[in-house]
Amino acid sequence: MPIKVPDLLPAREVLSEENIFVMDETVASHQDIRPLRIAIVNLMPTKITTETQLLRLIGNTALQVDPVLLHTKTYMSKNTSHEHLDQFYKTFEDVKDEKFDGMIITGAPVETMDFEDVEYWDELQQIMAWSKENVVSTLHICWGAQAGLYHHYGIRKYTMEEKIFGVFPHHVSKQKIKLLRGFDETFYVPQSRHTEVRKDDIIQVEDLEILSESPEAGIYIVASKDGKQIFVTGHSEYDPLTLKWEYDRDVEKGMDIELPKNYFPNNDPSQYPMVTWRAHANLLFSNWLNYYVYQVTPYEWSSHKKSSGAV
Ligand SMILES: CC(=O)SCCNC(=O)CCNC(=O)[C@H](O)C(C)(C)COP(=O)(O)OP(=O)(O)OC[C@H]1O[C@@H](n2cnc3c(N)ncnc32)[C@H](O)[C@@H]1OP(=O)(O)O
Ligand SMILES: N[C@@H](CCO)C(=O)O
Repeated sequence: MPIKVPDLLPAREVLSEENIFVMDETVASHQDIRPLRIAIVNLMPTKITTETQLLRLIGNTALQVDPVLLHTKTYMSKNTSHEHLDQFYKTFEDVKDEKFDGMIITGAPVETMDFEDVEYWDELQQIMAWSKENVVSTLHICWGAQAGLYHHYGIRKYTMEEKIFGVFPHHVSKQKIKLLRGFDETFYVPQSRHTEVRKDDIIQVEDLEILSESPEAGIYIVASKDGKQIFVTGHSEYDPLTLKWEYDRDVEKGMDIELPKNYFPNNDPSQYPMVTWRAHANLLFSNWLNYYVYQVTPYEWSSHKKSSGAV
């Protein structure tokens, strides 16, 4: 949350220079509070695991959040029960006349397919086009990020020779960005994918900024300059045991899979994994919710957008 300081206090300028969010009294006195409506487009087969992971992170802020879970209408998940979907999920069709403060589009295990071969691709494209007018900021995760970069900017994904699998050191590539406020210079993120987006393609697009990268895992966070679209290639939301679960699954299938890097103490899969990414996962989601959603969303959708007051 921002600190509210008198407009003329000297600390205001110093903290603002440090990228600390300082709100002046004038803006603070006009700020209203209401629950944030966040749509979660859950494309994962393991929907219950993913919704729990995401809710854990968006629940860890001072803001009240009203999540709306969405699944696709044009593709019915085989691994999540119909009862669960009927009870807790809606489809885009149900909500397309509504406005949302934020939206999260998850990953999906379809990264080795062409986008156009994914059964719900047309529906997802409709959702992404609609989000530009009806959502304040959308956070795209893993395949969701590749899909968003492709749909909005024509950026393609490339298959890698080896799966990027493990927990990798990442760094902040651009200073004084609200999304990365409070981040350490080096921080850790789980990555688990067979494909990548490339820096050479992203830097061609004037509207995009690369916010974070990893020497080993490549591009991590890209954002549109207006903050309406955030693309995150890693899985900061993963639980301590998610990579172990993926590893065990693939070993059981007889696949030739390497141990996840920087994960098991002494690379010993019988030991409990080292969790080195949780703090930054929480910070990423709370920064997004605060600076890209709450501070910029209108109190009433019919009114003009209020200024963030962020400095
Ligand atoms: C790159 C990223 O975004 S990483 C995020 C993805 N990671 C994960 O999903 C990890 C968890 N998932 C898994 O481990 C596996 O998908 C499992 C174990 C749940 C199921 O695997 P399999 O038994 O091989 O299932 P199968 O090959 O039939 O389909 C797997 C999923 O791929 C997706 N999929 C496959 N083909 C298509 C298609 N043509 N169109 C759309 N989705 C498809 C679906 O999501 C499907 O699961 P769902 O029907 O429950 O939604
Ligand atoms: N994280 C995924 C990658 C596949 O898209 C998995 O290992 O299931």
